[in-house]
Amino acid sequence: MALGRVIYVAHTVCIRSELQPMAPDRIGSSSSSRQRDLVFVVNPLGANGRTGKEWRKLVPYLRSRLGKECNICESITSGPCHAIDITREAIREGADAVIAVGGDGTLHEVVNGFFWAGKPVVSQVKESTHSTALGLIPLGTGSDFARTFGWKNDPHEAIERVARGLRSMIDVGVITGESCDHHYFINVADIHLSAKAGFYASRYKRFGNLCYVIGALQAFIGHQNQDMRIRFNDGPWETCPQVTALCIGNAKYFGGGMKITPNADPFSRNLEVVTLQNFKWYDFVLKLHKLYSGTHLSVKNVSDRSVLSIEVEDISGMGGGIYIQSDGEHLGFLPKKISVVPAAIEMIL
Ligand SMILES: Nc1ncnc2c1ncn2[C@@H]1O[C@H](COP(=O)(O)OP(=O)(O)OP(=O)(O)O)[C@@H](O)[C@H]1O
Repeated sequence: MALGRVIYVAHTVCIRSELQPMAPDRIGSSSSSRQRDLVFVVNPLGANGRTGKEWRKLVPYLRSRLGKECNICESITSGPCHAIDITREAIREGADAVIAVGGDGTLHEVVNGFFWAGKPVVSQVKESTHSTALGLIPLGTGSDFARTFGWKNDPHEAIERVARGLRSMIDVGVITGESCDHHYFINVADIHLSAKAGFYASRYKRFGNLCYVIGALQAFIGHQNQDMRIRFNDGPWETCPQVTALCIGNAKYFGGGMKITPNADPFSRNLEVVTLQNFKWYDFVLKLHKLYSGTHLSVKNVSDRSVLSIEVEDISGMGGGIYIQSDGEHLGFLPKKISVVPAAIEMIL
């Protein structure tokens, strides 16, 4: 998307600045003086419509802060999964960064847009010497991924990060199932009760963070802990009895601020697996504060380990009834294999 080239990203509007003397090159490692192409992928309906409103207020500031150095391209999503296509196209067109504007769901789709058929999407621009970075302006309901970095839902702070342009290679997780499709996540993937709670919570986003409480209460109805077959790092299969929830973290938080995988680190080149077994409803009432503070690893029936991969099968006889979600998005049911993809994406930090 260098100057003079046409951008074919659907619904993308590029707010190009007047030609001006170049500012110092802060975004990316290239020393060329060309303007950077930043594609902002905006979910107008994130956080029950707040994302769209905040974004409209933000655009004038964004132009004044970055417009001299960068071509600012705005791409408004038209529905679920659109952010994936926008991202793929932007990368192929040689964008310097694709920046998700919204919640974890939008970030999740943008991350999936960095891949195609199990491989990274690459620029088709012949002269391109840079890779496309991932950025985030957190403006969602939960915005859980941002919490690992201590980022708030503060768009001005996020724009400063983009302006500063520090980048680092970050891990992602990949989930494969019987269909052999590859599905990527950047935050937390989780199985059984929490995934079911997330599935229901997505229906109540209009209530803000309360949606997670409502979702959890609904998921408890008829919930049963289940035996599962698990294997770590392609090792031997073992039975894990009475699993309540299995959480696989690349980062630390889910469910609107629960520090579920407190030792996860997206730069560690592995994933943290936290297993809750044999929990009853009253265990959640008594131990909820520990789940929020991340001090639950010492609680009875909670275990924790660091892995490269984990494979999980349903042996409950529930016939496809055990939910899995990734980054708060419903992904279907077991069996699934979840693996780390080390240093998969360059992220603006
Ligand atoms: N134009 C659109 N219309 C309807 N849904 C959309 C649109 N664009 C994106 N989506 C969907 O909205 C869902 C939620 O978006 P997002 O994650 O940004 O907000 P949120 O749910 O409020 O925040 P969080 O996930 O952090 O709690 C995503 O799963 C995405 O597929």
